[in-house]
Amino acid sequence: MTHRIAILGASGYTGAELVRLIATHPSMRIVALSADRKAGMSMAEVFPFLRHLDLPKLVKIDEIDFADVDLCFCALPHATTQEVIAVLPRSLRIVDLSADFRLRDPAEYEKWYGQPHAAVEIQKEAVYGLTEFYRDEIRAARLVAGTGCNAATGQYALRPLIAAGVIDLDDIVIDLKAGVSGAGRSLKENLLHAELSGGTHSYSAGGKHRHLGEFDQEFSKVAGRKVEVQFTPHLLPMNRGILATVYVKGDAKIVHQTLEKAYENEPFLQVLPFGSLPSTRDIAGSNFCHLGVIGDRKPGRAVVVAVLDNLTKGSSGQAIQNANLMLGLPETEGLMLAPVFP
Ligand SMILES: NC(=O)C1=CN([C@@H]2O[C@H](COP(=O)(O)OP(=O)(O)OC[C@H]3O[C@@H](n4cnc5c(N)ncnc54)[C@H](OP(=O)(O)O)[C@@H]3O)[C@@H](O)[C@H]2O)C=CC1
Ligand SMILES: CC(=O)N[C@@H](CCC(=O)OP(=O)(O)O)C(=O)O
Repeated sequence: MTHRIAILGASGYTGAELVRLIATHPSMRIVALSADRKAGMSMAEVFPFLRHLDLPKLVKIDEIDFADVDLCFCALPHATTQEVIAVLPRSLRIVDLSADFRLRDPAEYEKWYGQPHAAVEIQKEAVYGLTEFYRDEIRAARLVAGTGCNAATGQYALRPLIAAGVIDLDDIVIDLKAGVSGAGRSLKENLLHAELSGGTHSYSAGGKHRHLGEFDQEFSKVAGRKVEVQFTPHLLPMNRGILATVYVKGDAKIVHQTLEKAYENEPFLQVLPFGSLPSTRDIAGSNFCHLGVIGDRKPGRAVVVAVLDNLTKGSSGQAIQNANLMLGLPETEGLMLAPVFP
């Protein structure tokens, strides 16, 4: 059976990545694609790399007949998303990639996103989209809220360690490097080549990054008590990829064993041998997350490094993995693409 798919925000980076992946998915067929300023254009005009595909034209959202859609991916900016989803048919299955439905507590949403949530009732039914930890809920969900890409990377490194009680919960530092596609396609001054290439800088430092809302929510839930990590992201002059270096207090060998055990049956989460650390070069364009652990010269301290591609495992690949579960398909269907190397 082929499922009919709509993608809202198809002219953005995650929208294009959804199209790239779904184009070879055996059980999904794209029937509608939306854009805002680029409505009326073809995908080939917006993205020449997709010109070999026979795709519907980009239209405004209100031109889509959702009666002909089985599942909708929503790849729109924050805030816009909650307005759009509020007027879609209540029966439509949705995988949202934005931040609008990730935080359970509306007060936390307001704290991190600076405005009250406008669709609190819908937020209540959303399931957090970190697939490996929410499978059963995702299978039964109508609305799945994809995670932040930085938030996914940090959680893959830490969730099993917090759950197993093998690290000090009050001494966790996430130092993260992110590629520029994570910021989306719209023009921003600090993303101009002249201001980005040849250098790197931190942003949202000092406990201000919005993904701390997700870390707080999820880590505290796993630990059964409040957990607050230190987190500083940095923007790197690369297109895709995230690398998180996570500093923890705990026995490095036990940390490694705990991750290996937790992920031994996870097709997309690959734990490297003890002492090997991963590179963003090995996961580009794929739905894999690689993790490595090494000890420190200071006894009792360990370093965990996690890498993933923000546009695949960090957003669009994760979204398809979740959609597969919602549609009763094999979880890995359409997603076992090898990374692009070099
Ligand atoms: N980039 C990433 O790595 C990740 C992104 N996300 C989230 O996914 C969502 C999409 O991100 P990304 O693809 O990077 O964003 P882009 O900025 O690249 O694309 C945004 C898309 O939304 C459309 N759009 C913008 N404003 C409106 C509007 N008012 N009404 C209807 N459509 C609109 C744009 O259309 P047009 O081009 O015509 O203006 C475009 O198709 C965001 O919420 C983002 O935070 C989540 C995880 C990772
Ligand atoms: C490089 C960069 O700017 N990355 C974005 C994260 C992208 C992401 O995960 O998206 P959401 O905005 O949906 O949370 C950031 O750090 O804000």
